[in-house]
Amino acid sequence: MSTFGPQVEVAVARVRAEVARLHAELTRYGLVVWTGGNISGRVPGADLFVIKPSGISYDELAPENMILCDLDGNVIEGTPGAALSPSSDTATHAYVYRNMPEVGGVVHTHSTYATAWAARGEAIPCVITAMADEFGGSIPVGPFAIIGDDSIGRGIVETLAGHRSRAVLMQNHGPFTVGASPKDAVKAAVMVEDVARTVHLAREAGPLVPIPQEAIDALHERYQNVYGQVTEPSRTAKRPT
Ligand SMILES: O=C(CO)[C@@H](O)[C@@H](O)COP(=O)(O)O
Repeated sequence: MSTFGPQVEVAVARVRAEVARLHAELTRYGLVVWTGGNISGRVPGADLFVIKPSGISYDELAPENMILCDLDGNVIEGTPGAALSPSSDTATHAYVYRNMPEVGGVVHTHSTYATAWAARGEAIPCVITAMADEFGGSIPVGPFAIIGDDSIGRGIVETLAGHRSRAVLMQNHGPFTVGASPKDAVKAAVMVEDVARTVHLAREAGPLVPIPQEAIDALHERYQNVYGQVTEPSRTAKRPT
């Protein structure tokens, strides 16, 4: 039996449903093969997050087999899904939530083009307006780190500190994205793959043309503060830059 109050229980149920549902977006946008990616979501109002179980087919993911963890990555025993092993990236997601309080969602994939940049250890330069809009500049590379402990999380947090980008390419591994909500982090995962592909193809065909810094700043400011609807969570919960 769980020991949370009714408000937290409602919030946990919402996040379970959202995180389970959002995994379908990873397959919809072709960001994963087999089970090579994961999404988590912070539970508002509690030191908890929800993450998927390890190695389970996306078709089988459901609110009741999502796994509830504390911010140290410990599974909350006695809750639905607790009998399953959590995602192998649980320690990474937990580290991000502990150290980036503004983050409400984390996504990891091995999407092809973004991972190809990661395999070269090369940042994606900001040469298209969509990158300026969404990421406010280049997409940085984080250090090579082995899965299983805090190393990847530390690399993500240190690389994103003082950076506008909500995506980091962990060297030799793949992209991790953060957002104000799980959906916001999924959007960044979709966008990072799109821009990784476009910039790769552009460079194959000829030299890249940089965008002046003032234009990048103006594009980012507009997209983050004017584009879309005012109710977007990414508008109301900004990352400090
Ligand atoms: O990157 C890796 C393994 O290298 C993992 O993120 C990926 O295989 C997904 O693992 P999980 O099914 O979430 O445990």
